[in-house]
Amino acid sequence: MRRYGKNPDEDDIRVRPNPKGNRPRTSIRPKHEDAAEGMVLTVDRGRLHVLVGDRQIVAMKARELGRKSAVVGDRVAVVGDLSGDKDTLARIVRVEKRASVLRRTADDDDPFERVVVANADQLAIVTALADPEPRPRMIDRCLVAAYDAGLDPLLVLTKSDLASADALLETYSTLGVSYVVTNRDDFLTGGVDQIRERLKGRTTAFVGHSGVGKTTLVNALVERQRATGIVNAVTGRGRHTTTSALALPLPDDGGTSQAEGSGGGWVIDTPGVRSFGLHHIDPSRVIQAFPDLEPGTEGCPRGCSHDEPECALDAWVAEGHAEPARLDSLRRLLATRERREGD
Ligand SMILES: Nc1nc2c(ncn2[C@@H]2O[C@H](COP(=O)(O)OP(=O)(O)OP(=O)(O)O)[C@@H](O)[C@H]2O)c(=O)[nH]1
Ligand SMILES: [Zn+2]
Repeated sequence: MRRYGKNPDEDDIRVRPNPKGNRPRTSIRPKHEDAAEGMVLTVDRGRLHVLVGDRQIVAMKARELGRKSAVVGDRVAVVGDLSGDKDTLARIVRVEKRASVLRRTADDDDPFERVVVANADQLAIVTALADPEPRPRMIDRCLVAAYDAGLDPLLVLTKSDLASADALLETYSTLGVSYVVTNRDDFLTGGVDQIRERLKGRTTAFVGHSGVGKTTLVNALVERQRATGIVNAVTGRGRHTTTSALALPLPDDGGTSQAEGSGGGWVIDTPGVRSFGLHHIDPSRVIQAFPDLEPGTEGCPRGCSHDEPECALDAWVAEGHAEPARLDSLRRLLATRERREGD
């Protein structure tokens, strides 16, 4: 980092001899009108793998981006060698505005948050019904992270051949969370269609603890892509051992041209993201996922935790505007911001 000087951002303005005047070079730099648009598929040892059209290229961040990062799911503008040939390196000169960011902190006490995935619109929370036992608090924490980021949560309950989903589904029925239940036979018969239906045309980030069957599921979903070689440059040689997320295109209805724009949707696998630190969570954003309760917070004191005697939500529910169970669920979710042993 030293070679960038004390403040890496200062490096953006480089003054160079210029025959037409003496203005800083940055102001006359072409605006990269010829740049190609792409999407970041994964990051591998500091190199970004970007899908441009149906070609996967390797790129690095241009200096002019300064500290701004590009993460998986980002739409970026790239210049330079876009051939995708071995040992070529393009440059990312722009990161487009993100529709969403999924962040995580390593821990609640850790003030450093990292953007894990950009532009996802759904969060698949993969939980086994047994082996390993489901952990509702972990699910709750993932739900809070999804609501905070503005993503629709999707509960994916695996291994229903080992245990019933009824109890968990009962717990989450109040929240109205979408869900799918899968079992071993789904994979044997290739029948992952019910989940495919939920993923169609969407960008879904998958999270889950080790052993819940996330890899089995993701592999079944993107099987055809591996066969056609789209993502092989990164994944095919078993090289993808980093903790970076990995975006995989889903086939569209015709089963062809799965890469370009991926009308079929995207699966974003997030190895190493098992749960979320909720350090950065803003309760008011979580409450937006409860449109029946949100108007009731108008009478709350400023900065209300919504779990204190002055909270206006108790009266709101007592007046019959919303179900008591909904308020209980909201409070349960907000309470998960306090990390406990075993989270
Ligand atoms: N009984 C049963 N076992 C399953 C099912 N899905 C996956 N498994 C098994 O569960 C184990 C863990 O599956 P993985 O797909 O590796 O789980 P993972 O969540 O990716 O775990 P890591 O690879 O450790 O991150 C494997 O032995 C799978 O064969 C299922 O629906 N039913
Ligand atoms: Zn309140």
